[in-house]
Amino acid sequence: MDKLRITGGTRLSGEARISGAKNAALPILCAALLTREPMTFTNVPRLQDIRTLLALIEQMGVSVARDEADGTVTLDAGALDNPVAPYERVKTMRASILVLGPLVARCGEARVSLPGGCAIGARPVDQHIKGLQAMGAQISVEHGYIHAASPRLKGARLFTDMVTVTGTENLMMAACLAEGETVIENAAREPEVVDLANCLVAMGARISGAGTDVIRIQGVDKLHGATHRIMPDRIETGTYLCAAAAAGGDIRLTGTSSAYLDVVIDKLLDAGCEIDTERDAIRLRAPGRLSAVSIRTAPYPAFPTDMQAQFMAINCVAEGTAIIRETIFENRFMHAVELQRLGADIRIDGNTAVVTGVERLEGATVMATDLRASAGLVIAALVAEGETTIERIYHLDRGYEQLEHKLAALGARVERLR
Ligand SMILES: CC(=O)N[C@H]1[C@@H](OP(=O)(O)OP(=O)(O)OC[C@H]2O[C@@H](n3ccc(=O)[nH]c3=O)[C@H](O)[C@@H]2O)O[C@H](CO)[C@@H](O)[C@@H]1O
Ligand SMILES: C=C(OP(=O)(O)O)C(=O)O
Repeated sequence: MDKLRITGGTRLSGEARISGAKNAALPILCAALLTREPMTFTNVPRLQDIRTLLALIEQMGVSVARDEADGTVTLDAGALDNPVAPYERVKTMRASILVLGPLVARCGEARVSLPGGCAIGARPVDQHIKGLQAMGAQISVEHGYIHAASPRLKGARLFTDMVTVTGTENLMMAACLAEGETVIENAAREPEVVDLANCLVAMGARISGAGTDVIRIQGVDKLHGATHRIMPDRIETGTYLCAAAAAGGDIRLTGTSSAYLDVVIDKLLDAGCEIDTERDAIRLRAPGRLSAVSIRTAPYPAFPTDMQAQFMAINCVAEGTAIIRETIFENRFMHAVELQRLGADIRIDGNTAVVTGVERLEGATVMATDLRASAGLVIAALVAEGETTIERIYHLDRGYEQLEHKLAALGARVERLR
């Protein structure tokens, strides 16, 4: 299993290019299942999660062509004949559930393994199922598989119990081919939902309200092929901003935008960073020492849970005490124990962490427990004195394209041990 060895204490400087967003690319690639015509996607990140999803849909009978060098993927679901997502593939990636809506809408049936619980929480998919049932799908869950069938879904008024990102995406995709109008209330407003809606509209879908909490979809008989460019990854962007904030330095991130990062940038300004935004680049200059910043995670446009671990890391070395509240996932503090191994002062009480900044962290061996927890450990390792070895970095490979190369280009001392 690969590990990452980081020698801390180097300031970061220079430029790094941000990749396409994992959490936009995953649903958008699934949208290709909704049409018989070829779809072309650009700016698709080279990530393990993307490879997993492409392998999953390829075994359904979809033809997959990929140019890893330029990030283009062409999918042709004209011959899709196996609307099944087997456990072996779903278990490594929860976002596989995003094939459910498109498959039942286009094929009239689907058999999709229930994604298991994962490190950050139980993450059930009851809202996805409830929404499809309200649209007329017959659904049973047997032997760990969701069986869904419906000759044609019917538009309906849907209301999810909580804001769910992939739930909104699944139901929005299904509704595109349903008969009549679907209204999704309490919809997720995440920018990735909007990017998906833009792709669906380019395919001929009739959607309004994406980006608000009420999305209306007028079903159409069929969708056609289109080309879509995946939006930049706002979480990858935020992660590099945090890395430079913590390690010190002056970096410029290109191929990205501050448009969806208001709350993250606001917190970094509060922490004492200087930030300049351009149309498609962001520059950050770190202060001598960061000030502690408290955060509370909540659905967009509030502070993203996918940036919580990175902010815990920067608070570990900031001046003062920060309160971190995690309101989305019930078990998303596993990085705290690992950060303590580096010398951090963190107290956990339920969904609240109290982080008091220390003057210095010290390198140690730590274990990555999930994707963003790993990112938090990388940030702490960049600051820690001496060497830190991060084990189980397959979590990082799920969501960060060429992490060690991008960090090395910014001057970090980092190497992958195979
Ligand atoms: C591929 C992708 O886009 N992943 C993101 C997506 O995950 P994902 O879409 O899985 O997360 P959700 O927005 O669905 O989860 C929000 C909360 O709702 C709960 N819930 C959700 C659905 C459901 O049917 N029942 C239920 O109880 C979840 O357990 C969680 O507590 O949004 C999360 C919250 O911003 C991010 O951390 C993930 O990076
Ligand atoms: C939790 C995440 O991803 P996923 O929903 O794919 O597990 C994430 O991107 O931080």
